[in-house]
Amino acid sequence: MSAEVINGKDLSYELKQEMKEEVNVLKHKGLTPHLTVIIVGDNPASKSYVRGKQKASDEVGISSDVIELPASTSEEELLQIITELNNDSTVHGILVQLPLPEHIREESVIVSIDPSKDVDGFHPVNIGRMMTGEDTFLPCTPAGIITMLKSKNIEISGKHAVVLGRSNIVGKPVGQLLLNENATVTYCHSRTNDLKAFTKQADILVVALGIPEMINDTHLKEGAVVIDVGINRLDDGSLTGDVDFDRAKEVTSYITPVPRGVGPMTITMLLKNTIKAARGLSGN
Ligand SMILES: Nc1nc(=O)c2c([nH]1)NC[C@@H]1CN(c3ccc(C(=O)N[C@@H](CCC(=O)O)C(=O)O)cc3)C=[N+]21
Repeated sequence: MSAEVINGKDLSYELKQEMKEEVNVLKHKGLTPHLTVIIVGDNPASKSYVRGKQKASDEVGISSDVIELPASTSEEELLQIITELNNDSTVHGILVQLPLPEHIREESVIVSIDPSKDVDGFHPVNIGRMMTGEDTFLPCTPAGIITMLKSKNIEISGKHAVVLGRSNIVGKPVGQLLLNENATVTYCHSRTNDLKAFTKQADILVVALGIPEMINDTHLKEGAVVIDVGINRLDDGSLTGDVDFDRAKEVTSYITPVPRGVGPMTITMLLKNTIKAARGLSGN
């Protein structure tokens, strides 16, 4: 079997064309969606992701600004800035780039964001709404994965979805969204015994482990759908996923590449959430 590649960059391009029109309609009503990104410290990878978010916002007509804070910023100072943004009706979406410096507690920052502006979908209120299947801001990477599957009309209902990884931002929520779509979901992680026994059963395998090219053809069932969430920078500067793409694609029916897979979809879902946030506030 030779796999069909699900290109997240091309799908993002299509979705952005649609969003551009939606934003235009809102602008004609006098509403320009606005995203504020906060970045603390100068992690080069974080800076490059934030540039990607700004560029994509520009492309669809969302206005954005970035608040750059020194690594020495205290938690109290950061929370004060978030409070001001919560109270600023011209700001529809607030995103605090992760990871944060060690001395700032991530959980206290996340809960300080007004859930109606939480375009990352990380606030416990929004996680709760996602679990009960209510309309809310879905976390961007998991929402991007579901959108990729749906774009190819891949059946989720009744399938065995195996999720490798249990982070709060990818593994746990993607399993929940797959469950909401009526998949049978298994979570595996670093303490799982006999990983292969599980991956071999997967109709849909989501790999979010953070280990370069850890998964290959020997882990897979013939015809499986493989979603690679890994973004690993190698010594030569190139990017690779958690899946050995060339080997895996020999047995899969669909597979996502790295780069140009899940990464661009994450940003596209952020734009979608920002438009939703702007609409929510104005009642449009
Ligand atoms: N509050 C918060 N929200 C996030 O959504 C968030 C975050 N913090 N911290 C870091 C991670 C990582 N992330 C990526 C987004 C896009 C690509 C992306 O577009 N990648 C391109 C390649 C980009 C390149 O060449 O470096 C691709 O895969 O094709 C990757 C990673 C969002 N994150």
